[in-house]
Amino acid sequence: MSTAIEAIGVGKRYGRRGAAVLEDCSFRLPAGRISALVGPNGVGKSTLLMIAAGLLRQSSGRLTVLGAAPGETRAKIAYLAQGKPLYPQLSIADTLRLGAELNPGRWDAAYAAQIVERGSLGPKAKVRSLSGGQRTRVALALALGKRPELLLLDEPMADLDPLARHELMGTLLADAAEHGTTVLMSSHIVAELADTCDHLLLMGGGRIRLGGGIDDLIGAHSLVTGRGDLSGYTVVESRASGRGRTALIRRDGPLGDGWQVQEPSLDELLLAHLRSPDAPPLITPSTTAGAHRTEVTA
Ligand SMILES: Nc1ncnc2c1ncn2[C@@H]1O[C@H](COP(=O)(O)OP(=O)(O)OP(=O)(O)O)[C@@H](O)[C@H]1O
Repeated sequence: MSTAIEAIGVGKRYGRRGAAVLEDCSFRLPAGRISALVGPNGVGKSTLLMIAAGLLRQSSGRLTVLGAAPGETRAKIAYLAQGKPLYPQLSIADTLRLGAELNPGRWDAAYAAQIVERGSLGPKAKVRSLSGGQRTRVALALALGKRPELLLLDEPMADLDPLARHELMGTLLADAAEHGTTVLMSSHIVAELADTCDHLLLMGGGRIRLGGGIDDLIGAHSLVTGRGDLSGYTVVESRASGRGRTALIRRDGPLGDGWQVQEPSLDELLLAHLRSPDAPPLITPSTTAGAHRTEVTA
């Protein structure tokens, strides 16, 4: 399985004396996955996406995108920033024309136009006259029209209505399935991620704390309720409940009697890890940096 992004010991400080935003951040994102990038506000998700997009340089460590330094692969990457920057004075048609000019040889005009049309947007409408969600649609058309191999999206769903979100995420899924596009998108909307993503990177303390296929990560945990001894297990979170306690644990081995065991939902898995920033990290083998590596350039 080829690699879309590989980070090895990546660190980032803004300014010489700034606090470390990323610290020894290591992971591998296999190609073709639709991965959620999750974590609390200010943890460094945008910073990591900008480094992968080649717009910001890490302070230490190595990061490769599609096998090369991010700046060298820019033609194959589309990045959609949080603020969805577009030229307000341009019309939608002009914006898409700009996309064609900036991406010679790659631009899929019919596809970009289709994404815009599905939002009932007229090509003559000026970008400045669009709502936040409509702007997102145009920005996504610009990103997808490039037919990127890697799509980096910073909170793409925040201002979309539920129908538009569903439709555009469906487009992303179909695109990834048909063309093998790798998608890495930051989001706080966990319910939507469960339907869209098959891979997860959870950030905390400047690094990846949970990384892997969502099914594998869920399968590595149990939600247990009852009374008894959990001292032999890795307990991510434990809370008192009416029937003793409820805990999210790693499946380190068989549990004794007295525990009711359930598979956690993605929501339960994420919330438990977000509430327990000191829980030991878990990065599955396919997401471990270096494990599948053949060559890394600086
Ligand atoms: N240009 C900058 N100069 C100095 N500090 C910055 C700069 N950009 C980001 N930071 C700091 O880096 C940290 C990480 O910011 P970043 O935007 O990457 O977080 P995030 O996880 O994307 O947050 P959110 O979920 O709120 O969007 C924050 O503490 C932020 O204040």
